[in-house]
Amino acid sequence: TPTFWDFFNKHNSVMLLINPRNGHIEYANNAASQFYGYNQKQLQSMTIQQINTLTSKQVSDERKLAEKEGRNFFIFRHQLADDSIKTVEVYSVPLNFNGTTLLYSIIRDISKERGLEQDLWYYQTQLEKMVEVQTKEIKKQSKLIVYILSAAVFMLLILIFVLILILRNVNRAKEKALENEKQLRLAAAVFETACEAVMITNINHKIVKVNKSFTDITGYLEEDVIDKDVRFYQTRNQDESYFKLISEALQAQGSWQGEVWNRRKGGEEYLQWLAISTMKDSNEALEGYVCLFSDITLRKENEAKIWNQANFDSLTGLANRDLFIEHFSRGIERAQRNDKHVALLFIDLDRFKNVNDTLGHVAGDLLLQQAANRIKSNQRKSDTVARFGGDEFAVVLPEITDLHHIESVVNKLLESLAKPYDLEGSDAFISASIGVTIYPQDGKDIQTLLRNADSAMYRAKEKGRNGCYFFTQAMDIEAQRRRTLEQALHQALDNKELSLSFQPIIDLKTGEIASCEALVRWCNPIHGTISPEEFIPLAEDVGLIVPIGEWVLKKACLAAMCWSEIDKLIHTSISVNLSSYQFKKQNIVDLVNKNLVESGLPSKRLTLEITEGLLVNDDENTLSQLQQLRGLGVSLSIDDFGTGYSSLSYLKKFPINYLKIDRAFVTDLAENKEDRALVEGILSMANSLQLHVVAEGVETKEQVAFLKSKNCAYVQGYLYSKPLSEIAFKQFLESKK
Ligand SMILES: Nc1nc2c(ncn2[C@@H]2O[C@@H]3COP(=O)(O)O[C@H]4[C@@H](O)[C@H](n5cnc6c(=O)[nH]c(N)nc65)O[C@@H]4COP(=O)(O)O[C@H]3[C@H]2O)c(=O)[nH]1
Repeated sequence: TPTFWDFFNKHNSVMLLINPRNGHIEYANNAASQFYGYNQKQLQSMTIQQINTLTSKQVSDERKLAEKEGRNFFIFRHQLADDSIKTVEVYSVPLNFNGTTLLYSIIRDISKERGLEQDLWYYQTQLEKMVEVQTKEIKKQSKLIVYILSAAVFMLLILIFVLILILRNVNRAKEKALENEKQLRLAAAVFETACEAVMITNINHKIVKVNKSFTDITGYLEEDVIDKDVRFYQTRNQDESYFKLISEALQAQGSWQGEVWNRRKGGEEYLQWLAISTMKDSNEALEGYVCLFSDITLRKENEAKIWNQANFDSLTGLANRDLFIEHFSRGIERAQRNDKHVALLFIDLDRFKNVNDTLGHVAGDLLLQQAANRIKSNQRKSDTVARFGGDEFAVVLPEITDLHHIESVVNKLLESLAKPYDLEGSDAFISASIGVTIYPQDGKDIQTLLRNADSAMYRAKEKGRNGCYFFTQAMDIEAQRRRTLEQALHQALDNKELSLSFQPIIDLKTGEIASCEALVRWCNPIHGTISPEEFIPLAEDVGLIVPIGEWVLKKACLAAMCWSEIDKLIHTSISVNLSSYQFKKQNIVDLVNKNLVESGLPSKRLTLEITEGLLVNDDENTLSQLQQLRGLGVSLSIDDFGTGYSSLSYLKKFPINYLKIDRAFVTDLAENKEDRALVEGILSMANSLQLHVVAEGVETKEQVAFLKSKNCAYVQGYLYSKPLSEIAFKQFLESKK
């Protein structure tokens, strides 16, 4: 049987056995010897690396490639003994030879197959080269044509571009024209369909165009107004100055807007909201005016209605709580600035519920309306009267300087609200309770003042209704006293509680009684003796000064006549105080005349004492009354001179005979240098005006000495006599006989 070696040596495939550790060729067959050109011996002394021309890296790359391609052979380049290089496929398997592993490699020459491929590649390369050369040639020849063509294309492109530009501009112009046309159409549509009236005038204010709404609002057709001056239909506040104001605004800002009263064609006046703008041409020159207006009469009326509903009580027409609080807070701010007081009167009708329950709600509403009118009629314009709901009312009296004013308002209110109410046939009698707080003493803020006024009102109710309660205790005591005194004073005359005292006035030169002053006295069984300084202002407040003053004058004239009976030689004259209120409330000349006639007292024995306050207003009526009184033959004396507005001018103007220096200046004559200077000044001034001076309140001899040294004609005071009753004064006169 043939062995491996027979097979190995005789096979005509090239075979090698190679040691994989060092590449040594252990055995080479005959075919190998013929292929490589080395004999077997030579081959078996060589390594495969001497035959394989590939580097070890190339060998490793080929191994990886074969593995990747799934080949069972490698492609190497083997060098033969004649130095020619063959491309070979090497098929290798490891075989064990007596314990040594050798690579059994069969080598196949594939150079010829590769050679064909290379020839093909050569011709292909040659062909490409030829093509390249040809192409280059063609390119060379066509370059010129290309240049010419490019230039033509370029020119064409420019032409297209220019054409596009022209086309675009034409389109734009077309679009603009269309847009302008659209705008004009729109403007025309807006002009015609606008709800607002549009009126266009030229620079001379002549109307050049109006729209339909203009006709709708004004009633004037276009032909009625074209070429007319814009002012032709204006009224009321559109005088020249108003027109000037608008012109100035148009000049300065180019526009004006505001409310304007105009007249419709039918004559009816309406309020329009007018907006005027100037129209200018492209050179900024004035072309005319565009006036837009709408009729806002109804809107204004509605706004006013809404405002009224929001701020006023619909039943009584008085302010509601919100408006009241607004006014109140403004009043407080003003009082704060001017250091004044603000009074809050909280009024609640007593037993109003009874009226509602017995007479029904209609009667109740009627009563509330009447009560509201009464409260309102008792207030000044600056006061705010409000209804808080139900039968609750409130009044704010702002900027109060004299706190007594509050009492007088409260008393008037109580009196007025207590009068019977005529509720369409049935009479209702109710009263009111009033709580009073005063800013700032009873609270610094509205809420506190309201709360305190409310609790004061409840106190008034507790005290028996038809009354008031001042939150401040001291004021409350005073107010209550004034109120009870006022009630008592109403009865004083009828109850014969008034009387007259007489205080002599002494002639300093002779030391004799020159005259006397009649002083009213009030003695009430409950309140005792009340000073005229307290009750005269009260009588003035409630108007009782008129009957009291009449009574005093009558009594004084009769008394003076009576004394002349005692001693015809004395002929004592009498001074009677007159309140300024009497001059306002009655015809004082008639009254004096009547009393002189009725008593028979010669007018020269009557002196009327008036206060500076009467003269200060420089009222022509007062002057006339005083002149008439002088015409009757009575004398006039200014009481309390120096305490008020002492002015030379009224002394010269009014027909005065006497000045009475107030006792405040006489009292401190000894100690007070300034008082001395003042009294001296009054005396010298009176002297130069030929007025007689009476010094009041003389209590000491020192005072007399000073007054005498300064030529004071008359004195009055406790040093000589206190005011005396009629009987005591009679005796005083008799003692001086
Ligand atoms: N301390 C002091 N007092 C003296 C002295 N001598 C007189 N008197 C008081 O000074 C007051 C003088 O009256 P008057 O200045 O007219 O001031 C009067 C007058 O303005 C007013 N009055 C009094 N009677 C009437 C009246 O019939 N009608 C009016 N309208 N006012 C009157 O009331 C004021 C106060 O009157 P009266 O209380 O009677 O007070 C009187 C008198 O009692 C004195 O030496 N020392």
